[in-house]
Amino acid sequence: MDFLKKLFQSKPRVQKVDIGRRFELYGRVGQGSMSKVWKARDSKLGKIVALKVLDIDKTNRLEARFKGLKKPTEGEIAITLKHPHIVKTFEHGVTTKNEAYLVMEFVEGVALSFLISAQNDVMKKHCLRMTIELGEAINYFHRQNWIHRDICPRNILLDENHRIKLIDFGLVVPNTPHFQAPGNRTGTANYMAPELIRRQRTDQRIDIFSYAVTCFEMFAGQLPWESGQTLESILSHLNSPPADLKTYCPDLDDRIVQAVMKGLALQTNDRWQRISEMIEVLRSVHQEQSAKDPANS
Ligand SMILES: Nc1ncnc2c1ncn2[C@@H]1O[C@H](COP(=O)(O)OP(=O)(O)OP(=O)(O)O)[C@@H](O)[C@H]1O
Repeated sequence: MDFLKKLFQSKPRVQKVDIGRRFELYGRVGQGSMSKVWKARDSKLGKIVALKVLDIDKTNRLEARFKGLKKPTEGEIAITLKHPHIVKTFEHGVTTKNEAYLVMEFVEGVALSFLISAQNDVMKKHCLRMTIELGEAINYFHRQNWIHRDICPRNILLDENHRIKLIDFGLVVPNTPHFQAPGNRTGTANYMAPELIRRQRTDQRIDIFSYAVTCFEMFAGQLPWESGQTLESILSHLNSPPADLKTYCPDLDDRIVQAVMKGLALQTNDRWQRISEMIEVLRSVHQEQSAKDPANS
């Protein structure tokens, strides 16, 4: 009887995928810290895809932090996400070498970090629209009750039409009390909210902070605080107020400046409480500007 119970309780067997047989690998497109990503032709789906194969040891170390909490895997989360500004995941599973893999739409374009350092015409012309698209992606994500925990320009791609695609769900956790409890610092140092660096309780407002740092950088080409090498140095300058966006961008609409600066509030209660409130401000300015100058949207 017990044997039968166990048999039916066990997870269904997963068909493991032989990467070499199924995919023609064209070349590595990115060196993530947790994975390898290739541009590849998928013989099963019959198209070009991005294939992400996760490092076993690093993934196990990360998942060990959440032992007993039933945290969904990156693949399980990614496959549920359906939004025009979030990269599409077609499939996830395990390779014959026991590595977790994701098959995604291939985004032909550049990372936002590249455009920020270039500060070229595309960036200047479409900056507001891009901040709104990114905000909408995060808003969707929050409505699905997740915390991303690594919003930063490295994890945002722009496709060939300069449309935002949010990638990388490796650090995502559910927005529930267990996962909000004080714990490890994860994410990208210069974009981390003070409460995360201080190992206090965290919630979706850490993504709002990281989003505001990203928006500041998109408009100004600079971070709101001096870039730090260590979390301790970042924490020490987080005790001082951020630079004023207006000083870098004197012509930027005041409502945008105020919206971004409120997202950077060091105290969670002074920050936007929901990302939808922040993007509403950006969207109304954008609508006004597009009505005046349709070419600049
Ligand atoms: N769908 C995609 N289309 C095109 N390029 C992609 C795609 N997904 C990822 N990449 C490229 O691969 C790089 C690494 O991807 P990703 O950030 O998901 O990996 P990671 O190991 O979790 O990285 P890290 O933890 O260092 O941020 C990206 O910076 C990007 O250049």
